[in-house]
Amino acid sequence: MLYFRFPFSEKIYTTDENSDKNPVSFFSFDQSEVIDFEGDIEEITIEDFAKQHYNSDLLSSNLMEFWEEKQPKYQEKLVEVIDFIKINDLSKLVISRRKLLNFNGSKINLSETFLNLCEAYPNAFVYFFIKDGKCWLGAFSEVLGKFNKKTSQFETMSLAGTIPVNEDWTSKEIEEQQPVTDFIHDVLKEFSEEIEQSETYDHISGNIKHLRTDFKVKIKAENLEKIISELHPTPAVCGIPKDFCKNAIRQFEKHSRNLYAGYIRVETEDYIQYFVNLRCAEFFKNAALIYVGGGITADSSVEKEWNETELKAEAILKNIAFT
Ligand SMILES: C=C(O[C@@H]1C=C(C(=O)O)C=C[C@H]1O)C(=O)O
Repeated sequence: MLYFRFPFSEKIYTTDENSDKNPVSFFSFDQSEVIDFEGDIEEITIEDFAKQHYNSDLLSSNLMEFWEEKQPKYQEKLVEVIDFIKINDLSKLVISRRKLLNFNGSKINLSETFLNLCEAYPNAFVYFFIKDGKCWLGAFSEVLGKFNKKTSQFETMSLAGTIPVNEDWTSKEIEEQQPVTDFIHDVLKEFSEEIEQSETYDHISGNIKHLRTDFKVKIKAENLEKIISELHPTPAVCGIPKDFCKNAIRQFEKHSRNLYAGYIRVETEDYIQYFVNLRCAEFFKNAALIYVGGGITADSSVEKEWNETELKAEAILKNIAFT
């Protein structure tokens, strides 16, 4: 089963599993895994949703012998990553880790956690699914693509750079977001002669903010999936050159990213939307793994990068409802 809520909406939707249509699909970061949800999208009232009482003890698998990357080890690795960035003259490389939340014998109310996330992040795409023994929840507002089927308008955004909401931008964040903007612009110009690009502005997400630039273009419907496959993974979650950075990520991260930093495709009557799957966690019977990362540059401070991942983990952690 799957439940989700669109940005700036109050409505919760599910898929009825009554046909072989796939209106919602989750793509893993490396695109080796796709999880499809079948049927038609239908609305469910908050009351009906809340009655379902999904708790973590319903989940079938336990997380076994998990080795968590703690602050000293993570920072040591980031020192190596910064050297690698300098040697290879990269503008940025996005590195992630998994933060462990051990339930210590308690249970999590997953339904309430989903509702808490909906309330805390009105601008986010929020989801919760349990399928084939897997359970994921996530809430974030980064859009990889929004295609209007009637007008063929395609929108996307460059979102990167992270600081606490009450701090001021430095050149580090500005230089971290610019390659994302340039990359997106370069991809879009292959598909459209006219690119509408906004000013760069603040995008607030809970306790932190990011730099954001919006893009609008007219495209041919038949190019949509090609554009998405060229955009993903953008340097907001990977780096450039794309394939070189994907390999570097595989080398530095000892875990699989699974669905983290992948994307979610949602098709409705009027739109096909693609949401970047960040601020997300995989839930087990006894624990959860929260996936968090950040763009590393030659100017990164390893301690600040650690703190950034801690702040990003808070997005999920502070909305978890214990029973
Ligand atoms: C990689 C993540 O977030 C992405 C990376 C950001 C950054 O490096 O500053 C900011 C927003 C997201 O595009 C994450 O949340 O794990």
